[in-house]
Amino acid sequence: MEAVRLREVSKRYGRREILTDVDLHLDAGELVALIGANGSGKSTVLRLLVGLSRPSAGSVERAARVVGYVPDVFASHDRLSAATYLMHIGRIRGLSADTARDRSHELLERLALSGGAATPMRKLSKGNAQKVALAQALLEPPQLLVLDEPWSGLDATAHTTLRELLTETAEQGAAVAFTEHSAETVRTTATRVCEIKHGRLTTTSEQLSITEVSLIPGTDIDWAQHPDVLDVRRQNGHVTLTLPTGRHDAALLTALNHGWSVMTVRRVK
Ligand SMILES: Nc1ncnc2c1ncn2[C@@H]1O[C@H](COP(=O)(O)OP(=O)(O)OP(=O)(O)O)[C@@H](O)[C@H]1O
Repeated sequence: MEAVRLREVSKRYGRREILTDVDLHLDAGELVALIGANGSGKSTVLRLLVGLSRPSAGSVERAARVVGYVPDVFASHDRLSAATYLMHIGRIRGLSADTARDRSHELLERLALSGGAATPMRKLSKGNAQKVALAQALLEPPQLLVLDEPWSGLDATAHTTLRELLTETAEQGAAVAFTEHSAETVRTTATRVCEIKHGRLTTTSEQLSITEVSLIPGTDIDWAQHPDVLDVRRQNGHVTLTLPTGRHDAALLTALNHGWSVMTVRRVK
């Protein structure tokens, strides 16, 4: 399913054209990295995707109903605590008070917000404020998730957690787009990389994300007949399956139902 499409979009600020004839579509399940030099127009593309900015020419077609957005600067001058702020955002998004509370709690726990969910947000460090910014975008599972340099300010543990959260969100059917300057983070997270240069956007790489699952066999399964399995290797009594990321759950379930044990699940490219 296509979540959003920019069609021949140009963007001008005054007489300066920042983007020229940009075509970009984001499909459910994709993790698209937007790369480019400072000032090349990455944030501008993200704002166009979520509808915070309008094109000077061309059109934006957005099918996604629930949109999560993490801006490059999250102004947290608030006296509200993270917990209260997220509760309000959840209620505005139409969640019940219980769901908003549970979901905020779960996300802040997972991102390991330190300083306390009850601390006024203006007292949070940059990294902790960024965790609140991420939590608000994920409160209601989005169909389109757009993040502007979301790793900035995060410590190593939260860095990994964020990558997992984005991958899970895409696996649950969202289209995810983000900007990021670290080539390593882009390489390990994105399924497609688009570069903006001189106002034009090009796809520089498209990579199928692959998961390898190592198993100890139980009763017989003909993995070659399994619709999602791309490759089967047998070594030292173990079986390693190669599957598209996001499609390994069904294979794991089949394995467990046949008395197999899971040794490792590893995302590779
Ligand atoms: N509201 C605005 N009014 C005028 N110029 C703007 C506005 N917003 C952005 N620009 C200009 O548009 C260009 C692209 O900005 P944008 O923030 O999209 O770049 P970026 O690629 O995200 O940069 P960075 O990597 O530094 O975050 C810049 O030259 C910027 O100064």
